[in-house]
Amino acid sequence: MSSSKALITGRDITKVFGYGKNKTTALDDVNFVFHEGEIVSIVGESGSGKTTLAKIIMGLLKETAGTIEYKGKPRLLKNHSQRREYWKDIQAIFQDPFSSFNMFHKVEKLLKDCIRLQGLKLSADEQFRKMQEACTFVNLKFEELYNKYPFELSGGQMQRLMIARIFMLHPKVLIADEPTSMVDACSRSTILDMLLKLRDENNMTIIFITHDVGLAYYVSDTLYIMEKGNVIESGRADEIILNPQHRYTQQLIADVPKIHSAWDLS
Ligand SMILES: Nc1ncnc2c1ncn2[C@@H]1O[C@H](COP(=O)(O)OP(=O)(O)OP(=O)(O)O)[C@@H](O)[C@H]1O
Repeated sequence: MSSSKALITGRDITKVFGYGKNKTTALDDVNFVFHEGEIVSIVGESGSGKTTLAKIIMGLLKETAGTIEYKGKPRLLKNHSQRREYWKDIQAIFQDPFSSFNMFHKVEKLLKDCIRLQGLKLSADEQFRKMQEACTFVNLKFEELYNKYPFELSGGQMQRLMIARIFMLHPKVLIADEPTSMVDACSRSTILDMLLKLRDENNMTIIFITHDVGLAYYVSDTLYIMEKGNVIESGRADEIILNPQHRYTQQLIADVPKIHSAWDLS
């Protein structure tokens, strides 16, 4: 992936929450380079700083120190139009789909908003076809869902709907924070395959946030392993999994249950 263009670069990103006794350093001088079309996983245990990093990349949280470059220039989010431009390119899907949708808007409105966000002027027929196509991509039937509110859908249907929105928006970067947490193993691999297909079709950069190193290995080109606010190891997924250098990474890999060996539950 290093041969493709650098898209987002983070230099010495630090994030401190609180003051004095209540101070938490969630990120401590974190560096990264994500390339066009690359699938990156940020892996670490709970509290290692993954979500904080994702929010800073999204521009939802301000870093305490450090700089982020987007397409080779410092990322500026000072005014409404700079934020609007950036958010056209970067989208996120979160672990909890319930918090991602406006529960008072029906499915049809949620999907129509994607058309509006792109500034497309389409006839009613064209809009219908676009929404139908996006739902078909994620194995949902628009005709059955358009009149429903998000809370009338199952968790898995909502997660699919989130991916349908990504299909319509064509972002350059997708941050996916545990996007398969609410679905069974079978739907999980379908959802991951959908995201991989989107990458192939749009050369999208995908940043997965996960504590599951097995999943990260399955989907990623590159891994960043985080522990206590630091990136302790990064590089090609296969190289890290086959030859982990850091003790913490070795432990994460050792903790992945092996289906054919006996589990010690004592
Ligand atoms: N708004 C906040 N105020 C204070 N501390 C925070 C805040 N957000 C996160 N933290 C702290 O920063 C550290 C990193 O949290 P973060 O949510 O980024 O970890 P994570 O790796 O995403 O964990 P998880 O996998 O459980 O979501 C934790 O110690 C957390 O308690």
